[in-house]
Amino acid sequence: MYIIALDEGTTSVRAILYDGTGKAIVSSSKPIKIKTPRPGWVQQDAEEIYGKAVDVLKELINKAGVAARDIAAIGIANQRETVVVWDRKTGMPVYDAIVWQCRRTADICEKIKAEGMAEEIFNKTGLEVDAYFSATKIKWILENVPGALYKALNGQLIAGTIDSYLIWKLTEEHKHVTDPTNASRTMLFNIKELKWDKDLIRYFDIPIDMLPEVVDSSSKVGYTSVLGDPVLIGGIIGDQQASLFGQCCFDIGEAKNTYGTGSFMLINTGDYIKAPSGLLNTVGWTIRGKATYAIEGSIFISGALIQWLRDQMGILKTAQESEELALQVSDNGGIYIVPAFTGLGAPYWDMYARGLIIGITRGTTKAHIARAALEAMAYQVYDIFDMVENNSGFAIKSLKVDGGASSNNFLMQFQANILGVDVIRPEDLETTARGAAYMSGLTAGVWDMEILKKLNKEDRVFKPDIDFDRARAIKGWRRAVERSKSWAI
Ligand SMILES: Nc1ncnc2c1ncn2[C@@H]1O[C@H](COP(=O)(O)OP(=O)(O)O)[C@@H](O)[C@H]1O
Ligand SMILES: O=P(O)(O)OC[C@H](O)CO
Repeated sequence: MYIIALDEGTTSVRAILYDGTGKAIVSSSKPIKIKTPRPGWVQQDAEEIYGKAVDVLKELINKAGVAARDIAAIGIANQRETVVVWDRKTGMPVYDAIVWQCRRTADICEKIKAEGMAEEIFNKTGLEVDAYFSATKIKWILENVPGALYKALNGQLIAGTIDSYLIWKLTEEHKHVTDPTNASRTMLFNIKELKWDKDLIRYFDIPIDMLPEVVDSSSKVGYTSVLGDPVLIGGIIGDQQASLFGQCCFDIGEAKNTYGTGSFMLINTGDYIKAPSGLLNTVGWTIRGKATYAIEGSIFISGALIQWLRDQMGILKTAQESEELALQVSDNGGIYIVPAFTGLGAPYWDMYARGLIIGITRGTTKAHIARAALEAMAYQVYDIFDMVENNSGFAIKSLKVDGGASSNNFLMQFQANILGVDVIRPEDLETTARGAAYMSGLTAGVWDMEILKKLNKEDRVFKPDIDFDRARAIKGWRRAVERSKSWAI
């Protein structure tokens, strides 16, 4: 029997087929277009996302030469916070999916803070008030798309994160569900009670029956017939929690960081909900009604900085070249880059910070810039690590890494030097998909938690260099961050 992971990320949708030993056998992927109609606005065509999700699923089983009846279950991992509002009868979205990166609701967030709601929201949902999360995006659609509010009040519209929308479309009976990892990113979900919070839903003026039913991350969600015979959808999990699970961070204090477009560090906190100020509490996963919680530090721009140097600045030909360039110089030459392109996320939460490159002299070369960019990706992770170490009571003994940019050896070594702990890279960097596969494999009875721990293989451990002057490096970074803050006010 096989397991399929469907990983719907911000830039692409991928499907991966795993055998019973956890080996990834075949994969298929398609890019998803990103629209930026105004500065700070980010949206996607939800129907394109669904269409391409079905395409990659079909392509996957054709490539592998397997049939739907050979698949024990499909697990879904998805970009989180991104919302769709669609017609309960026809499935037609009333507007594009508003993507997690979109800043259009920054003013709504300011109003929420001015109304003194931030503390109640943090206590109930574990989240900082920021345009990143779903609630203000749903509110924006209802208030700005002609006729949407009227239809929503009449029960014609429903809403959900990408997992909900995909499952509604994939299942014949149009199941309207989500799981607590996705719900915990909406700003409408009480993470202690594991229920939608009626007071917050009322506060945001969202009709409660628009929201999906919340089921366990590992559960028999429904069946899809898009591949022919019905296949069980056995797992739903937000992509960053999926990578925590896929890295088998099952014990308290185990942590992972994903270096993709953005960067997301999650630390397993077991039953505890106690993020230090500036970090988020989030649901890691739920299995048989029991939640495992996590502290999360969300960084908006990570590998996207390398993309920017390549595509917009022309400093790099490829992302990989950043490593060669960084190694051509013995240090950053005093250059620091703060990639606050869309403000700063954790632990600063400054919607008005903007990017900077500082310390430039006549001697600055593109090698220094490339090196400073990679270092910035690591410093941002350090900020979260430091907050957890000093303010949460949890100790992080090592960091598991994944995501496209974790293939960069310079970055990984610098990360180990800055954190002062081992950085562990697995052989398979697609841990998000792996987490979704593991979740649905548990539901289908293919694996149990003990077996899962044996399926992962390490590629390389990066050990901290004891001669590295951490204090000096971090001091420069901190000064640079201070200068980037509140720039766009
Ligand atoms: N060798 C590399 N060094 C640095 N950054 C890299 C490298 N390879 C890829 N990246 C960056 O990683 C990101 C792609 O990672 P991926 O995990 O596929 O992202 P996502 O899932 O967020 O789309 C891109 O932003 C790219 O610039
Ligand atoms: O699409 P990714 O993999 O960059 O992940 C996006 C996150 O889920 C946003 O919170």
